[in-house]
Amino acid sequence: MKPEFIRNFSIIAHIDHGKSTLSDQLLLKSGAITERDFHEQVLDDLDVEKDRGITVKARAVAIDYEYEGNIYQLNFIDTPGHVDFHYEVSRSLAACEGALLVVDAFQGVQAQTVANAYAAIEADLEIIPVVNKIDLPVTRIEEVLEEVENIIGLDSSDAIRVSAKQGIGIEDCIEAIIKRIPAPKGDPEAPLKALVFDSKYDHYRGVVTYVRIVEGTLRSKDRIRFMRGETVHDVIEIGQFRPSMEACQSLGPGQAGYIIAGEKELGNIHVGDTVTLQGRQAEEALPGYKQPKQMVFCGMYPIDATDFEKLRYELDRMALNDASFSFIPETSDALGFGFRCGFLGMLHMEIIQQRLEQEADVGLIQTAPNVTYELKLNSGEVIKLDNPADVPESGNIDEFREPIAKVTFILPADKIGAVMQLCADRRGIYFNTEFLGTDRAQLVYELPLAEIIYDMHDKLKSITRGYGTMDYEVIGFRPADLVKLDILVKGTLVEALATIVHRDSSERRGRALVKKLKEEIHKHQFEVALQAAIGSRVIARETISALRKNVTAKCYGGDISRKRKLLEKQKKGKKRMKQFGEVEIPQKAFLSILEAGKDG
Ligand SMILES: Nc1nc2c(ncn2[C@@H]2O[C@H](COP(=O)(O)OP(=O)(O)OP(=O)(O)O)[C@@H](O)[C@H]2O)c(=O)[nH]1
Repeated sequence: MKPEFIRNFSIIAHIDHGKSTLSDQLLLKSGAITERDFHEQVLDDLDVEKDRGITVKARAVAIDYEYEGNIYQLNFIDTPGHVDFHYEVSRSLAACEGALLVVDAFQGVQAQTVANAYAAIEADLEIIPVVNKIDLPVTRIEEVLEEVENIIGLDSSDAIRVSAKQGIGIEDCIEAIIKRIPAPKGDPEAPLKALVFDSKYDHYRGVVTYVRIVEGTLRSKDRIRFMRGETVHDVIEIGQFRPSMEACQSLGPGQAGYIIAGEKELGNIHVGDTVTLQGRQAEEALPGYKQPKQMVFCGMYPIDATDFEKLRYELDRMALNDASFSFIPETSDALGFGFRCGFLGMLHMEIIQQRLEQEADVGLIQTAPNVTYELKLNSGEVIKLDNPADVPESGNIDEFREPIAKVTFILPADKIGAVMQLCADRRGIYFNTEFLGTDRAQLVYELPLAEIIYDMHDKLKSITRGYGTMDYEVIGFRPADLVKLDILVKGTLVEALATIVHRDSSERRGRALVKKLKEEIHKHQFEVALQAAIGSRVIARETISALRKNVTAKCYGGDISRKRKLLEKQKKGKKRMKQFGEVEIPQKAFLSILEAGKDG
């Protein structure tokens, strides 16, 4: 296909403003899907996406559309809206020439609208503002257009007005894509350069690599070379997503599609790698992508130790499909052999965990998440710290540094005071306030990442009755008076329950944590002391009193089936537990740190 008839674009928006619905409408209008498929949100096909109604992975779909007597191929990439997935967004943008910026006709410009629009401006894309949900009973279309001009600085005079739900304005939208977004450049005769922007594992066909052709032409019988991976393969099939996989004979500059080349090894394909022809190699690889930085870490351990290898296989599979997730093996006294896993943020972590449980059938114990820290030791060496259990003796630490985020809130003006108080309580440093029209404002703060990742979003939503939104970006590390808070269960240190806290809130957090643990750990046949300590100093204590627990005692007489049922029930209850010395610690106890953090 000639590049002049190809358009590559992305759809970007704040969460829930209607990207996925609009994408599905585009598929429907081009005849790629039926009315019935439309109602089932075709593009959000991961189980977690359907469960949560949000987009996690970016998609790349090709549709054909006839316009003024020519067939155009529109390749579009549906992107996730949540802050944790910025990485996916910027990757998608790098494969496009334009973007539809979707804004809800009532909610208007929100924190992620701004963040995503800036990412598109940075990538030098042609941006088409689209006001969606014009069918709503109450809309603020004119104000929303002003917001697009004033906050983002885009000309909104030729913004498109649509209702993705009711199919209004979709043709205008497609016309704008064809007329306003530039065609891709690239020479079809040049040596092949194709950018790997995603990959996934298919049980039957091995690794499926998603590429965008930048230069040259890829044909279905070619012998290809991955420039960074330095592997060579014979192509088995190439094709496009329409939206399901459909084979084709060739892909030229600007086109996005997939390659199946018999690669079975999970770790051999790298997102950001360049594919070229073995017989006619490109001189230089494409620049690729910046490595994403994992900011949140937690331990994942199989409940059944024999599942360790199975868990490693499943984590490998996740990492292949998601370059922003990483893991390394670790061991813990309490939990045995497991993995330390790194994520972009809390939602990212929850989603990986949910996918593991749904797709992998491995029972997991997960430790409470923590952010990554930097330590300057007395020796002058600076180390990264992903696990609170690894904090060295306090005498060896010269400086303890934590990650700091620049946080942008967009909220109703009358809630500024309450949100400022929330930030002050969390060691925030005020930056500035800007009023947007008469009743909304943008507030910027610098906050320690550890203070925002757990529940800042929930708190903001409750203070602003759902109208406030936030976005953040990690800007660096800063020294802080941090200490390691240890937990002792029946006199023994449980490293997997250790956490890093600010000294000023350590006593309050310690008290809240042992109280929470007392609720989560059931009674044993002996007394269990729970202590929180900083170094050798115990700062809080709770005791779980002893109980002689005999669940069958009530079943006098010969009702053997009831007795068996009770024992079965008790056994089930044990499933998500780990034996630590004589004490059983349930999964929920490991997450108490989160709950205690929220209260504190
Ligand atoms: N009334 C109305 N509702 C709409 C319209 N477009 C989307 N919605 C609804 O808005 C909600 C969010 O739509 P999605 O398409 O899932 O939003 P999204 O931006 O893809 O959200 P994420 O994938 O989570 O980032 C859904 O309940 C849609 O039915 C519209 O034009 N009018």
